[in-house]
Amino acid sequence: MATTQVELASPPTQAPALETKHKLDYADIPVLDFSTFDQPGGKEKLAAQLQEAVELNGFFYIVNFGLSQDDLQRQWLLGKEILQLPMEEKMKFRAKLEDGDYNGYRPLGSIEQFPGLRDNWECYHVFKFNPEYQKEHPDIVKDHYAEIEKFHRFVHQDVAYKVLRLIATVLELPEDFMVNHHRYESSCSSFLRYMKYYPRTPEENDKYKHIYTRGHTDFGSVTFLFSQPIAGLELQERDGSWKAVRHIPGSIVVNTADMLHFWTNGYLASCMHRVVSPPPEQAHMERFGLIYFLRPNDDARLQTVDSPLLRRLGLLDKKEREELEAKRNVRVGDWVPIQTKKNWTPFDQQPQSQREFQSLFH
Ligand SMILES: O=C(O)CCC(=O)C(=O)O
Ligand SMILES: [Fe+2]
Repeated sequence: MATTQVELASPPTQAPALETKHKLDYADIPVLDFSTFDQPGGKEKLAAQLQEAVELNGFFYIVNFGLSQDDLQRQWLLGKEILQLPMEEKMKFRAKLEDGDYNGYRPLGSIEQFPGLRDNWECYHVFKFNPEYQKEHPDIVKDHYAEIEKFHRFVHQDVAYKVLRLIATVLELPEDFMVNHHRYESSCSSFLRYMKYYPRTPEENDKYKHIYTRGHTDFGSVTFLFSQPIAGLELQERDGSWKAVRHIPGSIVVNTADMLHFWTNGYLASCMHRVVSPPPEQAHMERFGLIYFLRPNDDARLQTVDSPLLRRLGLLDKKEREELEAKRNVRVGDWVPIQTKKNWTPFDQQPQSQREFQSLFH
């Protein structure tokens, strides 16, 4: 059995790394307090905040979403333990990346970031706990399977469903419209990612232009990134400038992604974002990530939804809609592997701009 250096059954004692004191140029991102969700008028207020967020950059924070610091810390520690397994052990569980399948281990250096230069991150992905996604896992995952399932389901069925209900409210659609396209029990490639970036030397950082992950859009519907103290995440404002995303302890940084962009004909923004090397006092540190990527049911299609709001905004314009429908009459289940496989192509064939990321034919 894999050795567990941190006994996850006991309360975590490890102090989290401190937020950077470095003065970064931070983006303005609304904070949604989910403890108000079920209060009178709470949902409406949160929907208004979400609307403000999507009209800015499509990024917002959620706080008080119902998981304790201890729940979160255990997930961080688990991710650390999984990714510190020996490489040959992790490789036994490698995802079938060439088939566009992300379920399992995604090795360090899988992406050619610049010509001849590979990325500095690795991750372990856990798909949904439905029978069709079950596979072999390292002992450390198996030993904590019930706990991971609880976390996974909570993020999807509690946190994400709430966000989807707010999105439906903004679009003036029936409250469960979006939830029905993202049912946990249906087939879809939503997954939990435990991630680790390895620090680079100052010389390497210069060579890589300080890029840990190049600018990209996420291709699911919504991304839930558990905030962590090592800086580096940046979003691109509509004027093209890059702004840092501040760490808010205990929050989730949420961004709407390509599928919602398609469904709303661009109203729900899929914002370009990237990861750069952390500021000097954090540059030598490993940077861990805990992210839930939400994706719609495989059978969903990418056409614009008939929302009263979009109609009023002229985003259901007939000519445009017909053209889009023809282009986007593709199943999500077919689209996801195509997008996943783009990651493994040589540098000069990879999408660069937002348009290229979202192109069905790139
Ligand atoms: O690590 C981060 O802060 C962001 C990662 C990211 O954007 C992604 O994995 O899609
Ligand atoms: Fe991303």
